[in-house]
Amino acid sequence: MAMESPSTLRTAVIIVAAGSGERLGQGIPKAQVILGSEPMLNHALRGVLATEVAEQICVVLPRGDTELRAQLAGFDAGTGVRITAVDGGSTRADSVRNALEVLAGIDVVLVHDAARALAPVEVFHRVLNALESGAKAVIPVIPVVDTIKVAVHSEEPGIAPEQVRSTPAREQLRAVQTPQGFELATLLKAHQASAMFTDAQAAAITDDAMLVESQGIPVYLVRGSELSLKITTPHDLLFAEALLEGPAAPRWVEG
Ligand SMILES: Nc1ccn([C@@H]2O[C@H](COP(=O)(O)OP(=O)(O)OP(=O)(O)O)[C@@H](O)[C@H]2O)c(=O)n1
Ligand SMILES: C[C@](O)(CO)[C@H](O)COP(=O)(O)O
Repeated sequence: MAMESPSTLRTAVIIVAAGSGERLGQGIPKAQVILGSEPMLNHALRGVLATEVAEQICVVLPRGDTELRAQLAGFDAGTGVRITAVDGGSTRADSVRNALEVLAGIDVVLVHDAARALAPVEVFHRVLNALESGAKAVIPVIPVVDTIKVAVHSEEPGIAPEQVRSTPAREQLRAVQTPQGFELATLLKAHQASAMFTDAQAAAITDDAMLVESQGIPVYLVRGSELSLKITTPHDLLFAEALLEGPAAPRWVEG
């Protein structure tokens, strides 16, 4: 297949797959959960390989996991892509850091959630194109369709546990997805700086872009996709199963 996003940038993709999947409630690491007929991680890996942009893929797995590690063997056959695995950390940011430590000889890195197993190839290309245009940090987003409220503890818990503090202007809000793309040096520096964070500051970090933002570096937004849902709850899994079987199935899924 011809590459749709020719890039001169040497690119690595980190797939973070070390989460425990508490909210999915299957009692096994989320990346092992079966979607369609195979583990979620396999879909995420196929998606990344279909982009044809990565020369290295580093998969972050639950510490001590042997099942997923065994699955990785054979994925790189004939692709020319080097696939490695590292152990995850206790937070998503720790997991990303573990992968950053083993990357070498590349210009840019795309950090992708295994939980966004159905992210379309085009989204990866949009992120990489913006990096190619000179951005040091790029994230895919979609507009927010719901009205969002900031909630605080209720003054009358007998009525309801929470009440509204404020309503942010919706036109300015975006829902953030992965892959998030960065110049490698920029992301490394941002993660190194976060070593100085307090526990509370570290706990508030939910994506890599936040670390880069805290360095005062512009983070650019490109269009994401409604198909890139983060499979988090049992309902999300049902939606993802339906997507796999329908006309919007990712192009690497054989119909
Ligand atoms: N210590 C962690 C925590 C999360 N992740 C990864 O980060 C992505 C987003 O996390 P999330 O969807 O919240 O996954 P879980 O942490 O598994 O979910 P839960 O909070 O329900 O346990 C997932 O691909 C997950 O595997 C990771 O690699 N290491
Ligand atoms: C990175 C992310 O997917 C962007 O929306 C999200 O922040 C991950 O959050 P989680 O708390 O690890 O689910």
